[in-house]
Amino acid sequence: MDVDGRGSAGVGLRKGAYLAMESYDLVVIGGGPAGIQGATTARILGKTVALVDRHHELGGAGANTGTVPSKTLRETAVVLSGLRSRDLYGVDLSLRRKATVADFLRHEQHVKQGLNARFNQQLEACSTCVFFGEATFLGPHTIHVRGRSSGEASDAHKEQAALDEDRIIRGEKILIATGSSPSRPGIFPFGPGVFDSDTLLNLCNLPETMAVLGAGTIGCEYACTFAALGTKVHLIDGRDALLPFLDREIAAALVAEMERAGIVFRWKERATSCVVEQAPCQGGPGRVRLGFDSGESLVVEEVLVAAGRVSNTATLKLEAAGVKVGEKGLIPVDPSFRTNVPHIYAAGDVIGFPALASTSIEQAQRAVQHAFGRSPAPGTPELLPHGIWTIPEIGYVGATEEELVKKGIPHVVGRASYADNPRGRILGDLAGFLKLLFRLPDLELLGAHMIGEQATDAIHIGMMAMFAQVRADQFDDMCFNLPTLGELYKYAAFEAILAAEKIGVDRPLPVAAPEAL
Ligand SMILES: Cc1cc2nc3c(=O)[nH]c(=O)nc-3n(C[C@H](O)[C@H](O)[C@H](O)COP(=O)(O)OP(=O)(O)OC[C@H]3O[C@@H](n4cnc5c(N)ncnc54)[C@H](O)[C@@H]3O)c2cc1C
Ligand SMILES: NC(=O)c1ccc[n+]([C@@H]2O[C@H](COP(=O)([O-])OP(=O)(O)OC[C@H]3O[C@@H](n4cnc5c(N)ncnc54)[C@H](O)[C@@H]3O)[C@@H](O)[C@H]2O)c1
Repeated sequence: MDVDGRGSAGVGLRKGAYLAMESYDLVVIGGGPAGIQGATTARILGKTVALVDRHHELGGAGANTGTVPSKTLRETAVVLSGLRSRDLYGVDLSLRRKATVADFLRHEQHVKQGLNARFNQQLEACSTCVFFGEATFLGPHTIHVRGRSSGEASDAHKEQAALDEDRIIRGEKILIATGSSPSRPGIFPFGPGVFDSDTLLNLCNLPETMAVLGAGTIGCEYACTFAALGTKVHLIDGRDALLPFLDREIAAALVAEMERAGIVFRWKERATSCVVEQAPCQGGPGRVRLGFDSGESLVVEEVLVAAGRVSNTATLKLEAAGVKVGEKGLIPVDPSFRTNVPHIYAAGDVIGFPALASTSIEQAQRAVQHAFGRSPAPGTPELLPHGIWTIPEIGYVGATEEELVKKGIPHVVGRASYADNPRGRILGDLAGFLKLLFRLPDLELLGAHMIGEQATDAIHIGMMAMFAQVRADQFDDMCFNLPTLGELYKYAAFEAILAAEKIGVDRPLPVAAPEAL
């Protein structure tokens, strides 16, 4: 269908203009990072696109409840607590004034509003029709959008709801990008005092004590954020190791820093009961009692449950389209992100691991390119950087030392600490370090792991070096800006070269440097 065929009566979010327009080259279900990218990619390819989301704020978990809010709250906590300045001037500026929940949430709300507006503009600028409502399949090409005017609209949304009518739309191709939601184990009475990562933003006060159930990425990041604000945090997990996918040396350093921040770990504990004895903000702080399988109990003001996520597929009626669903509601896809129904694609959290905003965007772009006959490289790149916004933050790419040992790959390790690096000292981070793993005997970089300020950014040097199959001696031969954290790569590489020499492996012959322009 010709985009221009819609006329110039209005494009983008002015929904009334599109009632007659019911068939599209692509229908995208879900307006999170994957859906927005998928819609934009299709429009760049000149296709007509409708995007459906059940929330009026576009951006999904990426912008509204997950990636950006959690990182904004972390940044706010670091600033409000004075943590970043603690080692800078020899003066502890921490918690000079007790932060209120309004202080804590203000920046997050601004950032979110800015992003929501940007997404609307982005889709409007590329003439994507956006429909707000719950999408369900009626058949392999047809989708019912249940507008909010179907009876659920709150007063606040009445005007908008009048525009959100029920409609049926047809997609020649369809991209499912409905994301994931927090898993809600039945024992938890979610509401005031008991939150998940979606409802946490409804906090009415900053608790003195908090239990975080689940020491996965979400649990660890929020435990650090609240600990920075002065909350006494208990981090509880049924397992006995923190973030088992991390290089163990980095994980141990993180545990030490989290304990230093006052976080109490409770390993191998599973909650068996949770009772709200006093809801917070009803005449005082909350009082929630947790019972564990060990027989112990714990009373805290508030509980955050971060016990994993489930795919948003339960209400899609995928059976009407013939799309198969796997474990935990995940949609299986091929390397081009096609489901078992060839014209229906799926990308982002709804297909599972790695379930990151960054990878969701890449997947959706590849899926849509494939759908319209472009031939992108299939699959997600194997070399994925990971960032974890604990305090301190962690960045890593490639193999851990444990993986190399397990696979029997001979290697040497080089480390460089922030304390020995001028930029590290300027930042006041004396505990951070970079750990590089080089294969023997050729000294090619196989893994980079970093903990400390700005580690999630600085790890991209390691990623590009791994992509270009860079060796330790090449890091050593290059000139790095000073003072920077990038320089850590040079010193870690140098340490690895020395370690290799000690066991009789010579420094490789230099590679000719590229000529300067
Ligand atoms: C607390 C937290 C912190 C995170 N931090 C990071 C991070 O630092 N870095 C990172 O890369 N990733 C992070 N993530 C993960 C990241 O948020 C997700 O991987 C990403 O948002 C997935 O994008 P998506 O488009 O697949 O799905 P989502 O962002 O979940 O968007 C799905 C959209 O689909 C809509 N939808 C669902 N079902 C329907 C339906 N039936 N009809 C209509 N609309 C529907 C939803 O309303 C939603 O807008 C974090 C997640 C959380 C929860
Ligand atoms: N920086 C990032 O990239 C980032 C940050 C936050 C979230 N995310 C996304 O969110 C996902 C992580 O979500 P998550 O942390 O909720 O899940 P998770 O599965 O990573 O961790 C859940 C933890 O809860 C524990 N657990 C579950 N049930 C329990 C119980 N009854 N008692 C005790 N412990 C229990 C598990 O052992 C596990 O350690 C990631 O996969 C990623 O997609 C990414």
